[in-house]
Amino acid sequence: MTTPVVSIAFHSGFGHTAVLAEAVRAGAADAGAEVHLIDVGTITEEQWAVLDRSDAVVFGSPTYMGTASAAFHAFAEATSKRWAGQVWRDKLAAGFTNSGSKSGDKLHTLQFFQILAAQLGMHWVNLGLLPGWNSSTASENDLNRLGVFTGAAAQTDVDGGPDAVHKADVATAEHLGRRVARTAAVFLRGRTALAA
Ligand SMILES: Cc1cc2nc3c(=O)[nH]c(=O)nc-3n(C[C@H](O)[C@H](O)[C@H](O)COP(=O)(O)O)c2cc1C
Repeated sequence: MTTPVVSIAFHSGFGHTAVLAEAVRAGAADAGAEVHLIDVGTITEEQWAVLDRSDAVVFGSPTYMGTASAAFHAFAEATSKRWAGQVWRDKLAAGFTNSGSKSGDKLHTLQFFQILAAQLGMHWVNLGLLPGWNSSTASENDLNRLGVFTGAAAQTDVDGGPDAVHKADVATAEHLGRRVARTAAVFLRGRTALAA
């Protein structure tokens, strides 16, 4: 069976979102994918080539001023070179973000990722988890504790370091990585069958 290639294209200004990127990596690797972590702030031509040969690209950024960081936006603009020829068409895409406030308008960051994926002709993979922490018997340690469907959403107190990223958010990001890798494997098998 062909191994799906999953890349995580992320930016993290102060290390918090990097913890989630590592969790997505761990989840995708656990599901059998070849995984590449790519910091878009220092992306090289070799890493662009890795993205070009990936079956799935997971976008990740902190939420800054209600959207992705400037470094991530620079990366998004640079993908326009792939947009013109629809080079990434039919790859899978997914996303994660982290903010200081419980909401912090981070849904907008995930929706920006969705639109980026759509412009590039990619297929969006959502989180695939029911909301947690939304009843009297629920816990803040539930998976998807912030109740977002679009992607993996995390919240880290602004006075905490990267080790303060919530364990439930880390587990939710791992789930997203596993889900993307498994979905990529299904797409790969389908492509192989169609080509036969
Ligand atoms: C320039 C800037 C803008 C920010 N804007 C928001 C925001 O709109 N909403 C929010 O909840 N947190 C906001 N934050 C807090 C960050 O999202 C939060 O500290 C996050 O953990 C940073 O992740 P990082 O360490 O990966 O950069 C902002 C932080 C900075 C530095």
